[in-house]
Amino acid sequence: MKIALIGYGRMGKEIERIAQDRGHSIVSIVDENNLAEFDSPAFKSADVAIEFTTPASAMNNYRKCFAAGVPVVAGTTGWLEHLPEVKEACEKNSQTFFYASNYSLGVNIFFAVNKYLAKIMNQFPDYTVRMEETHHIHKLDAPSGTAITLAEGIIENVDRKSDWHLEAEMKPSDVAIHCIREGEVPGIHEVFYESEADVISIKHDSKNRKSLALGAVLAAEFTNGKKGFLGMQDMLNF
Ligand SMILES: NC(=O)C1=CN([C@@H]2O[C@H](COP(=O)(O)OP(=O)(O)OC[C@H]3O[C@@H](n4cnc5c(N)ncnc54)[C@H](OP(=O)(O)O)[C@@H]3O)[C@@H](O)[C@H]2O)C=CC1
Ligand SMILES: O=C(O)C1=N[C@H](C(=O)O)C[C@H](O)C1
Repeated sequence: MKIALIGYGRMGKEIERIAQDRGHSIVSIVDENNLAEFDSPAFKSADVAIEFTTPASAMNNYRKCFAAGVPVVAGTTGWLEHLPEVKEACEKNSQTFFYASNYSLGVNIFFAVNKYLAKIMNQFPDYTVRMEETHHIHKLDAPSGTAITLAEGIIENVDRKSDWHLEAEMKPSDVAIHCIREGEVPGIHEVFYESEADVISIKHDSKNRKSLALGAVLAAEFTNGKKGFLGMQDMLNF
């Protein structure tokens, strides 16, 4: 496939390596310093654009892709207030948009385990539930997109929880999320259920960004010939 990269930071560079290993060509790279690239014939010729930039710039980048008719695989987190606009572009203008808060296979298995555990814990109100996420110091958004997806999986299944909040702001009906920023940590997520008797916890710890980047390239391959709003549940068979 002909791939355009939007964002050439930690993820953009890892994706470039994996895409080339899988036989794809990187035909265009858009970064903060060369936004004119969006108007280039090379960008417009791409089969798909893979976007990992910043929460503040993501939506404008998606608008540029829609204008050029280039399908998008979106990895940036922290922009979800614009989701209705993206979904409308898919429904009304037949755009193609794939989003995952986390492209790693391991985390998507963890999402399924989280929902399964939440279904069980719904029967046991003596347990409180809280979450912790740790990332590198460069991360701009908090909580992480992955933590939000985990919280949504809990809220869907645990009747006594109706929303999530950062720890300092929480009500009893909220899932509390504690965010830690330290060093170069690629990403750790942990969910805790605690009663007077014990603590049950599940944890995912990313060793590096390879699985995240591979997932994004697999998603780009998956979008080929498809229209609409897509996600990991469409690509994975569980
Ligand atoms: N969904 C998932 O699986 C994952 C999501 N992420 C998310 O992806 C995003 C990027 O992460 P990461 O690669 O680590 O971040 P980096 O900071 O390493 O890279 C971001 C890149 O985007 C560039 N950029 C900034 N503004 C623009 C713009 N307006 N247009 C084009 N490019 C721009 C930056 O350029 P410059 O350096 O010049 O400012 C930089 O090269 C984050 O939101 C992160 O949370 C990360 C990992 C996995
Ligand atoms: O910023 C990161 O690095 C990551 N961001 C994603 C998120 O916000 O969940 C995915 C992963 O945890 C790495």
